[in-house]
Amino acid sequence: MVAVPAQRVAPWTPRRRLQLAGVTVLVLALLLAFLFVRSEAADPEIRNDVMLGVRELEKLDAEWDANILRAHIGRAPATPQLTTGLPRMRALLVRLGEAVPDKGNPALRSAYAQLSDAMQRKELITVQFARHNPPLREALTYLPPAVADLKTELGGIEGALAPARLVVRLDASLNALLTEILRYNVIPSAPLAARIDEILGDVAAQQIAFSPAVVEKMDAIIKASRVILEKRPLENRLEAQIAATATGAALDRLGREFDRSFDAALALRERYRGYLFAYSAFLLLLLAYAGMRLRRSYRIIGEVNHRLQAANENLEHRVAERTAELESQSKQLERLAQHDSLTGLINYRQLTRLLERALARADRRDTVVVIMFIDLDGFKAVNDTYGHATGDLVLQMVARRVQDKLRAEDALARLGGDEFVIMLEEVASREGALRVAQIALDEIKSVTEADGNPISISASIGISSARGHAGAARGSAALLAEADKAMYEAKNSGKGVFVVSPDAQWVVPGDGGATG
Ligand SMILES: Nc1nc2c(ncn2[C@@H]2O[C@H](COP(=O)(O)OP(=O)(O)OP(=O)(O)O)[C@@H](O)[C@H]2O)c(=O)[nH]1
Repeated sequence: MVAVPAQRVAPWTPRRRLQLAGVTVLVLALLLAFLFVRSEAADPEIRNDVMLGVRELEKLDAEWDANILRAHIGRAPATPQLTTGLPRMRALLVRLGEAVPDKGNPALRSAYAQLSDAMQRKELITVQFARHNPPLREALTYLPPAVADLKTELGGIEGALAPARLVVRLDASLNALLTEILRYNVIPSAPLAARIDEILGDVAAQQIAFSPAVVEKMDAIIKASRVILEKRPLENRLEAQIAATATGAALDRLGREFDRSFDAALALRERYRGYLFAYSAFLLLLLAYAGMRLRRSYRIIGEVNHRLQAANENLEHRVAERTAELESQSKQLERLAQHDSLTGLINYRQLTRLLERALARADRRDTVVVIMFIDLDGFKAVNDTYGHATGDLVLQMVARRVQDKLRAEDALARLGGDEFVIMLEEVASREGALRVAQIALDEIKSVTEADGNPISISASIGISSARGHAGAARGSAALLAEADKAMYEAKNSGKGVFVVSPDAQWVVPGDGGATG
């Protein structure tokens, strides 16, 4: 089996996270905008406008019907009014058509198409009706008085001149004509038309017996009757066709469909409002969650910062402690390097350093530096008799007692064993230096007891000194060596004394210059 290498999934880098967050926010915002637009209220003005249009169209249509009815019954001003409302009705129809949505709602579109079609048909038929109605109205209004007029004439001279049989017959024909025309005007029918036609033929056949004036009236009556015969059924048919257009019903249907359409839009808007509300609540929750996450992140960052700060402070504290410790150790090392651990006095190294500086000062100021080399006498016996510890104690007592007698600017060093060195600066005179040597001898001798043991020690001191530039030129080592040599002389001369080196240099009183 061949092992398929695991596909590496790209890690969620901060950049990718940012991109994803950006896309998410964009999608959320677009969805919010979509729901907001869909939940926008349909403009109530449009609905009002449309419904007012429908109402006005209904009113104009009713007026139209009323005018047709007026024309039917022969009211004179009705005929021109049959078409005066048409431009306004056409304009209203166009406006309603604009309010019908292009997409969706087939029922509304079909209702509008039905109305538009009905209105067109009604308009066409009404135009025809308006053309045929006036001659019929004229004939109907003309005929009854014309017949009455002719009948009156027949009762006068015309009737007397014509044969009585024909006059009676014409009168009867005219009576029949009026009756049948009246019936025909109510319900026109083919048998009735044939009968009227027969009467008219009879009237025409009798014209020969009458004067031209009567004949003319008879012609006019025949003509008017024929107009009624022709136009009455035609007008009735046109009226039936107008009624069949059913514009009222179409308008009623369109009104209902518009209502239904607006109600549906309203319901849809309400539904989207619900979605918008729920979505807003979801966004709020999302926002609250993001806020919580952010707060948590800030808290964690704060805690980490706090810990880091504490760790830093701790580190700083430890560093400060360690530094102080190191400084103290360094000082201790420095002190150890410069001091004798048993007596706390400066050691040989530090002494030579101080001596170098003192010689440099003496060189500048032309003063005297004195070195006294001290070696204890009888110290070995202390060690041998009472032990090393007592010997140490004696060495410490010697150091303390001699040190106490010196000035602050003087120095006392222990070179090792039972050897000490005193360094005096700016010594005014040889006598002063010797006095110090004597004090040192006395102080050392004064150590007579240690650890409850009787002690008997003294010291041999060799003294050397250097003055000014010449002395400084000899150097510290030479000065120490001279003092050491003088100390040996003091030992050799019986101990417990001091010996001054022959090379020592002093200030001669009154001279301010050198000498030995
Ligand atoms: N207790 C103690 N003894 C020391 C120390 N350093 C050296 N010694 C001893 O000091 C003694 C010094 O010897 P010496 O100077 O010959 O003894 P001394 O009896 O003074 O003899 P002279 O100098 O000839 O008078 C030796 O016994 C050393 O062992 C120390 O630090 N402590």
